[in-house]
Amino acid sequence: MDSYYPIMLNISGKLCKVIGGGKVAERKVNSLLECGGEVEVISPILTRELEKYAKEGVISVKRRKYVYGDLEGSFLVFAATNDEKTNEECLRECREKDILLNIVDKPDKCNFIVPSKIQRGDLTITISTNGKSPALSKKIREELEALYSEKYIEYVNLLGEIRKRVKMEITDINKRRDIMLKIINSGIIDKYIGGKINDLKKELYDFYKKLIMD
Ligand SMILES: C[C@@]1(CC(=O)O)c2cc3[nH]c(cc4nc(cc5[nH]c(cc(n2)[C@H]1CCC(=O)O)[C@@](C)(CC(=O)O)[C@@H]5CCC(=O)O)C(CC(=O)O)=C4CCC(=O)O)c(CCC(=O)O)c3CC(=O)O
Ligand SMILES: NC(=O)C1=CN([C@@H]2O[C@H](COP(=O)(O)OP(=O)(O)OC[C@H]3O[C@@H](n4cnc5c(N)ncnc54)[C@H](O)[C@@H]3O)[C@@H](O)[C@H]2O)C=CC1
Repeated sequence: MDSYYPIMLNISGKLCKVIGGGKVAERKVNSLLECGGEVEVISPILTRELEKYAKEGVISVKRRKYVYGDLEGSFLVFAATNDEKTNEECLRECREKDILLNIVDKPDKCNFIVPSKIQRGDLTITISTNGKSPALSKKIREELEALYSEKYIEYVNLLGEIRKRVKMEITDINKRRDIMLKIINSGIIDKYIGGKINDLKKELYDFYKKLIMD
């Protein structure tokens, strides 16, 4: 099979349906809520956490088995039941209606799969093995989580600010690229993480000012 094409999807306010209410469905629901999806779960039984979401009105629920037609109007769907036949029926409906579908037990039939994810503010790091080993994706996520700490939230915000300024102040695109690379390779973030400097913003801006004076 060809490799999956990785993209970042905007699901904010979009109707996302999850068929099944078990542990795997719960994980997928959480990932949808984190990104602002409007979630509906269709399942006779729900996990405790999904029950809580339903009670709080965080998700809507149809407390019954899937029937053809349930997926109408969905932006994307997770078929996350433990019943192969139901998951196959979801596949048929999604194919007919051109809806994005992930089937949790049939990677080769999905038109998208979910990677492991690290979120640090605007920094997103995702890992996938094309479905070969989700456990490896998880292990690599845990390793990278230690490397890219919460401090990257502030760092990426500051880089965004500085980049805006560079775009305004420097007209030559090659010079702009050179400046951004020098900032990123300056070692400032490592010093900040190592506790050798306290004011990340000041260090980055001072470094930038020095660069444009040279
Ligand atoms: C294809 C894919 C479809 C999809 O779900 O999108 C898929 C499929 C399957 N996973 C299975 C099992 C496990 N999945 C996990 C965990 C995760 N699975 C996730 C994604 C994906 N899983 C997609 C490919 C991702 C990639 O490309 O690497 C993660 C990354 C994201 C998420 O789910 O949100 C999340 C980790 C999140 C994190 O913590 O970072 C664990 C580990 C654990 O539970 O501790 C196990 C048990 C150990 C193992 O089997 O590896 C089985 C059953 C196999 C069987 O029957 O034995 C199938 C079905 C099959 O393969 O047939
Ligand atoms: N993609 C992934 O990351 C993983 C996938 N899996 C696969 O995912 C499947 C589900 O795993 P779990 O969540 O642990 O199962 P589970 O047994 O905890 O939950 C199954 C859920 O499906 C619901 N369900 C069953 N028939 C239904 C129907 N006709 N309509 C609507 N809902 C229905 C049940 O009410 C229950 O809530 C497993 O069969 C396994 O093959 C397992 C681990 C990880």
